[in-house]
Amino acid sequence: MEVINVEDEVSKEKTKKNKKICVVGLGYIGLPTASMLANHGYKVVGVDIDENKVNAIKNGTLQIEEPGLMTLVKGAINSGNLIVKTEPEEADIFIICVPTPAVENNGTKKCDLSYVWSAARSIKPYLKKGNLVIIESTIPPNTTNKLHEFFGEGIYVAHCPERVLPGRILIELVENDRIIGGVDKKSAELAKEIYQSFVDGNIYLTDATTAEMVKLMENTFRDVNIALANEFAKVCEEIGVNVWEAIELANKHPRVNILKPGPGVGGHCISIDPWFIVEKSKNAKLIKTARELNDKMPEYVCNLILREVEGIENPKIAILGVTYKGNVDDTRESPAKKIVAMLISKNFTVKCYDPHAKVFDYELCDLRSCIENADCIVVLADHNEFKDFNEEEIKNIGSKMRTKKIIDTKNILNHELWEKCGFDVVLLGDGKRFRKSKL
Ligand SMILES: NC(=O)c1ccc[n+]([C@@H]2O[C@H](COP(=O)([O-])OP(=O)(O)OC[C@H]3O[C@@H](n4cnc5c(N)ncnc54)[C@H](O)[C@@H]3O)[C@@H](O)[C@H]2O)c1
Ligand SMILES: CC(=O)N[C@@H]1[C@@H](OP(=O)(O)OP(=O)(O)OC[C@H]2O[C@@H](n3ccc(=O)[nH]c3=O)[C@H](O)[C@@H]2O)O[C@H](CO)[C@@H](O)[C@@H]1O
Repeated sequence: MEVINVEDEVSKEKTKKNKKICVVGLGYIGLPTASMLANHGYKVVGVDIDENKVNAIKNGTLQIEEPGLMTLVKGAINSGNLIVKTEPEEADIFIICVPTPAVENNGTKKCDLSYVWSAARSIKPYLKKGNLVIIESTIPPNTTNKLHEFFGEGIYVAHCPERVLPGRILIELVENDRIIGGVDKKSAELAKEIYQSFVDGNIYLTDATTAEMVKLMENTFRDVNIALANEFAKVCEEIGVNVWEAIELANKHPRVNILKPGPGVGGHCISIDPWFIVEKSKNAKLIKTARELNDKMPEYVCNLILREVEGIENPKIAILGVTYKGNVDDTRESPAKKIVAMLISKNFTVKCYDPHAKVFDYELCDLRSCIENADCIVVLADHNEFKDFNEEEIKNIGSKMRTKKIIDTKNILNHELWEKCGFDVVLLGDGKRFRKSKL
């Protein structure tokens, strides 16, 4: 039987933890990752070019809302293991977590890799032979190999795509399985050592391009399936069926799991990552169609609003929820942006209220100013606060409106209660509304 020398193991663990890690980009992904590593004993230097962000982290006033993050960051800073600054410095391991948005590309979209390359250039002067660079940012296939060429011989490089779900980042950071793609076997193994320190899930090793593709396939799978749900919503409205009821019943089949329709797909991931496949392949036809279908949902919702306020002079629309989904503060690629822009272009008065969002392209106001004299409320994000409105609150909202109408694009409201309070409730995808014989 193999005898384990406990002292040896402890000292190996110590050597590992003596490694210094520089995390580049301290946003939704970089900050939790840097803090997690620091709380697990690594010396971590967190770097962000945004000085305001760095100062906010130092002062313990985070700009990101995520359950448990404040405690994790404070723990990391107070332990002395996490320092934050605006410039990289020498380290053993570098982790790149900068944005990868999509930009227009001859009628479609492609990945804007400028942040990744600028992060790569910023760390290059500090790289020494034997260092490991990990790319966590979501990137198109073959990007890691190009970065490896740029960093030069003797530098290990791996892609470790991040898979956490906003709203559950700290749980999933630990529990999710991870895929690590190395430019060679040693790179993947070195990266695995780092993630093993805090990941409870399995860690699977592969090559870098496969790892890049795996990440894009995961989000594309979801995008295509949401597109199907959105298409079902449109079809059901057309033929007089309530899509939500139909989906619930279809999902009673043991091998069917249809997702939910909605006002569109937003966020920094699902609404952009499938484009990184489209830019690389002429065969990505279904993927492109799904992306376009989801991108057109805001227009569909806008037309629904126009129909519901037809005949009302100078309609005022109250938007509830401008984030890309419920219970998060992120408004990147949010369907609400497009819907508000379209309504404004029709000369409608539009007011927006969101209990989570801090930053939005349009002015945010409190609930009262949002609904005052409004002709139609449109719910665009499934925040708990909206689900929880009680009878008294609904009556109060109704008493301040000009027309008591509400459009629920996420099917989160207690429709009977709103109707009891005098509201005309319109549900996205509910074709039964227009059918005389409802069961
Ligand atoms: N947000 C998510 O839920 C999520 C989940 C999985 C993967 N991802 C991927 O992770 C990456 C980062 O996403 P995010 O949501 O954390 O973005 P983010 O915008 O929240 O954070 C990125 C940070 O990088 C900083 N930055 C930009 N260029 C820099 C540079 N050259 N040097 C240092 N800092 C720089 C920005 O100031 C910003 O604070 C993206 O590729 C995204 O697709 C995101
Ligand atoms: C494969 C996967 O799970 N990936 C996750 C995803 O995180 P996300 O927060 O972007 O994902 P969602 O919660 O799906 O939201 C996206 C948009 O789709 C709308 N939506 C959702 C479900 C539905 O049935 N109908 C809808 O209309 C929703 O409102 C919102 O606008 O990408 C991250 C980064 O890569 C991953 O790390 C993370 O694992």
